[in-house]
Amino acid sequence: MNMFSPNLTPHPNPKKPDIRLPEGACDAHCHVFGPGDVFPYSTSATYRPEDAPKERLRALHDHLGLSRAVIVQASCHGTDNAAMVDALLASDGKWRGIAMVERDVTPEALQALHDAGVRGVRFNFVNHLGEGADHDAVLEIVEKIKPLGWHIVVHFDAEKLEGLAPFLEKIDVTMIIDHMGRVDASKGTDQLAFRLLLKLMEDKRFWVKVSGCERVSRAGPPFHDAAEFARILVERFPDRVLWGTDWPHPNIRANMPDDGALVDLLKIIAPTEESLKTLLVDNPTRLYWPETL
Ligand SMILES: O=C(O)/C=C(\C=C(/O)C(=O)O)C(=O)O
Repeated sequence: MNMFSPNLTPHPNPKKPDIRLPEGACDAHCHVFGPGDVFPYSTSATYRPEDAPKERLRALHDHLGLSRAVIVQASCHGTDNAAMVDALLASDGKWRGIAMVERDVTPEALQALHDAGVRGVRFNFVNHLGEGADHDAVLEIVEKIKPLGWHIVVHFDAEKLEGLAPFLEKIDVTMIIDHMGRVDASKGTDQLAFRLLLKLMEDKRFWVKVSGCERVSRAGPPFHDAAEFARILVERFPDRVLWGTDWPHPNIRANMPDDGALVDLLKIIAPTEESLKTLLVDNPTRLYWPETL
């Protein structure tokens, strides 16, 4: 990946969603990037995004009707979580975080991240983001985060799932799969990767994010081909799904989504008031704000 290949700019003027989201609705997968002069990007990153600071994310959420969020560390900042932590500290507890950490991360550093609002660690196994996480390192980090009650988030290319599943099944913490396992919508819901995902989801350690319709779709906007995969996952596993905008949509090379239109897809993905509240409010609360239950 040419790190200077132009990423598309996030949609400058997203529509107001057609639907009013339930109180406490959470964007469970989004990012803050930079500003780069305050929070430098990783020199080993495979891409260099434009700045997407916490203030812009806050304004987007106000526009969409989202009041909580999970800020996911992205590889462009590597394991320097400072921009994400800065956003959490400015959120009055309304934002939680998922960090990326080194194998030798100390208990003290993890505790400091926890105190800031971090509740898990992310591992990338996506070709265009560089070398996949070392399995031994993952297992070492899992042992370190257990005392904090954290979970892990795994982000992988669909074709990797068959080889990755046996490794993941050895891990005894909650695991959240990003972007529906990045399946290719054009291969249909009977494709191997989606069947493997459904099978993995039978194990209650696994959750899945029904985010990334713009990444899963091959038909393009309004991404209804991808929304069908999300609808199936919500229908089958209503208590172990999360949704997010994935703003500012790094590495989207075409069809940058209108985030308001992504919210509108929830009419397909979670068509009842109950399923929408479970997806956007109850499930995020159980994972990220259990102290409020
Ligand atoms: O933001 C996402 O979830 C997707 C991408 C980027 C990352 O996950 C990252 O930089 O860590 C991608 O598909 O390039």
